[in-house]
Amino acid sequence: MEYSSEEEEESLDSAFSKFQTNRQQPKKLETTIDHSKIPYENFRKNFYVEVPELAALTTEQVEAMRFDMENIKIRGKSCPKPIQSWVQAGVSYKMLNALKKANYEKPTVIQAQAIPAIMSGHDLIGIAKTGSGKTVAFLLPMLRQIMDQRPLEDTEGPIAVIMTPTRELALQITKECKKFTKSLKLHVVCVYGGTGISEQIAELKRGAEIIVCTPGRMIDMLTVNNGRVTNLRRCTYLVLDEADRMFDMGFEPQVMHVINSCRPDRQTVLFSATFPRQMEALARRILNKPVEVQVGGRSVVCSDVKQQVLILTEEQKFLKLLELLGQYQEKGAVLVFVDKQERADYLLKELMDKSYSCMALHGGIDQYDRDSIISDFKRGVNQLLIATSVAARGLDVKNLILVVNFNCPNHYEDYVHRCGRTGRAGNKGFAYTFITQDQARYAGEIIKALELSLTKVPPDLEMLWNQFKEEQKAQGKSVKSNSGFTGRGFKFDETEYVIAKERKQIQKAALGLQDSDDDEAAEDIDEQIESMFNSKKIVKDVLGSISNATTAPGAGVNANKAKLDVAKRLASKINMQRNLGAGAQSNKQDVMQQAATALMKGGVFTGPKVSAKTIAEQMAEKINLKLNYVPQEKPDEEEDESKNSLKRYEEELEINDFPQTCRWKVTSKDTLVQISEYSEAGITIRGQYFPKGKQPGEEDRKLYLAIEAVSELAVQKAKNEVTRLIKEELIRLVSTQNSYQPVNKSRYKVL
Ligand SMILES: Nc1ncnc2c1ncn2[C@@H]1O[C@H](COP(=O)(O)OP(=O)(O)OP(=O)(O)O)[C@@H](O)[C@H]1O
Repeated sequence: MEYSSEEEEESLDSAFSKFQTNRQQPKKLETTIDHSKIPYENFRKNFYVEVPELAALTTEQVEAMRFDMENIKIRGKSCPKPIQSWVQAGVSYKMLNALKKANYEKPTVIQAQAIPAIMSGHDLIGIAKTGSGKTVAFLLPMLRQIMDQRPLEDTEGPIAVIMTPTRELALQITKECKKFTKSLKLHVVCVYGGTGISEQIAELKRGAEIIVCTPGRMIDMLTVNNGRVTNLRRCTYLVLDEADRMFDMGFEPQVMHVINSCRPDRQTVLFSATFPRQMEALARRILNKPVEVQVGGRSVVCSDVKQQVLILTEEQKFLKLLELLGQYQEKGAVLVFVDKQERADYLLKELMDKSYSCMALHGGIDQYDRDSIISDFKRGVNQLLIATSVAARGLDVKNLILVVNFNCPNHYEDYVHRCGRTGRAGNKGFAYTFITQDQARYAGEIIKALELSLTKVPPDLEMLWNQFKEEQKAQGKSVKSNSGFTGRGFKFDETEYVIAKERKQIQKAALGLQDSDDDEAAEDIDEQIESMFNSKKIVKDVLGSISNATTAPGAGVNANKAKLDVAKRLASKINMQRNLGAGAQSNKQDVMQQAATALMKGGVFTGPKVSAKTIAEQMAEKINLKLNYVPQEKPDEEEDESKNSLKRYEEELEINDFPQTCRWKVTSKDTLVQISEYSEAGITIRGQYFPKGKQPGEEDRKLYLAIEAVSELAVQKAKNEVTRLIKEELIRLVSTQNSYQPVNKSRYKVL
């Protein structure tokens, strides 16, 4: 990922010391554009006209249809019904021809639901498994919108911007886009780092309706030559592809800069195969009342990928790889993932020694070579590729039959995306993951991935994970359920780790902790913020009693929510098994409620007395087992208690001692309204500000935020958002006084 201008590349060391010594001469990345002063032209977002055959469908029929279509889930208001054919999308004759030429007979599931939703003007969050055709889902509505607008004039920038985390993905999307733009006489330019900037500038100057870009180079393009190369004043359609990856590792400032350069009433769509819930709040700040379309599980390995996990010693791994190559190489392309650049080069040599023709791909390879390696791999010139996770996202190779995780991925999402390089567009694929005894800490994430994709967990893997948990427990350390590590920050490879670490140093500086010897204490910015909050938790029984909160925030609520989701899925499945028609809504509701109640109470669902009963029981048991869900002892008592009490959860967060802009940020009216809407918690500003050195009297309190809600989860959601905003502001404070993304040219290069 290239987040820095070629011209501005500098070493982290020098950037960091510049920050420490040069705070008085800030180098500003201009982030605020006063959109109210720009006379934007009106534009149209809503093009969708529902065809009569769809209009005639009842709500029940649509529900059944969505269920049939890999159980599409919708959040948000007035989402149109899924379409069944391209014609129903109302695309032009030229587009139909292009779709036919690409052999896209009918819309895939995500396309069927996302296209009408976007075409009716909604902002959208689209979550669907790897290889499910998300690219076309955002391209088609984009082209419709562009074609509706007047042509570009000389100095005008693009009408649509597609932002992606990696250069490879940007190139791939550009290629997909060109399948359609040719006949429409539109121009698309791919703007990405690592290659000469001048050709891209020249292309942009010739005019392009569409820019596909990585964030860093896009910022360069917006700032170079005092903004004369391009601008986003005409941009009405913005796509964030693999959005979660872009927001990770603190790259939000770059992405946000591009986003904030677009007009506020643009249409924004955001797609990924994985979208952790923690990112939701951030997404909702960028999108305007989005509809969320989720196909299948939220972040799961595609069911067309057969997953295998093998516990091996380091020595056994290479032999196993050779065995797998013997088995699969003849059937198609093979992608082997490793953790480090050196390991990729080493394995390349070893395999070549064994007469395998193969290539290596990683961040240390020159961009020009990387492009040709990928192109050869896609065209089948080379059928075996050894890569770091640079190739984990988006890479679409038609006949890729096997993925081998030679080194176990260290992050859940990385595992899902790596496996997703195979089993694409309805084809079957295989993914093998090698894990060593020393990597037991990663087993939890892999188990979670297997479970969520309903794949049997090998007993030895389960054992490895249990042993690890026991060991940690014996050492007094806690291990999060199914997770051996924090989940903060993906790692493409070692170099990214170094960058993430150095970034942390900058974050420490933001908190004024750079001189601290106590590295442990300063390790985690979130912990620092948490300690500054000096948080107080209160649980009020609205009927009277007040007690201090003792439970972990959100724990019970999360568990119940998960159970409810399982119950919902279970109930829908049962209904389908029973083949209920449109008139059976009440009956369906019944099953839903029974399943939900049974699961929430901890019992086994004993559903309708038809054959579905057995199916339901078996599924509920299976899911309980997979969720490791132990039925509770006294469900009835608990229910009684909940009837008699109404709890209110409160948490107070002291914000007095954060820098002024942080305080402003989390106390602004707009922010508070947004957090409240998103979290469903009430937030009030209390106390008063005391400057450094002044202490409040006995009756006074330092400035704090009081969060109140009827659930712990709501309080926690609001608190997370406050923390995130403060953190973002602290980092911004430093980065606006620095180069925004220092990269050390001589030591390493990030993708
Ligand atoms: N309607 C369609 N019919 C048949 N094939 C399609 C259709 N739409 C897209 N494809 C093909 O499906 C493959 C996967 O599409 P795409 O790369 O858009 O998936 P994706 O969901 O973005 O995957 P990832 O999450 O891994 O990036 C591509 O080869 C694409 O050409």
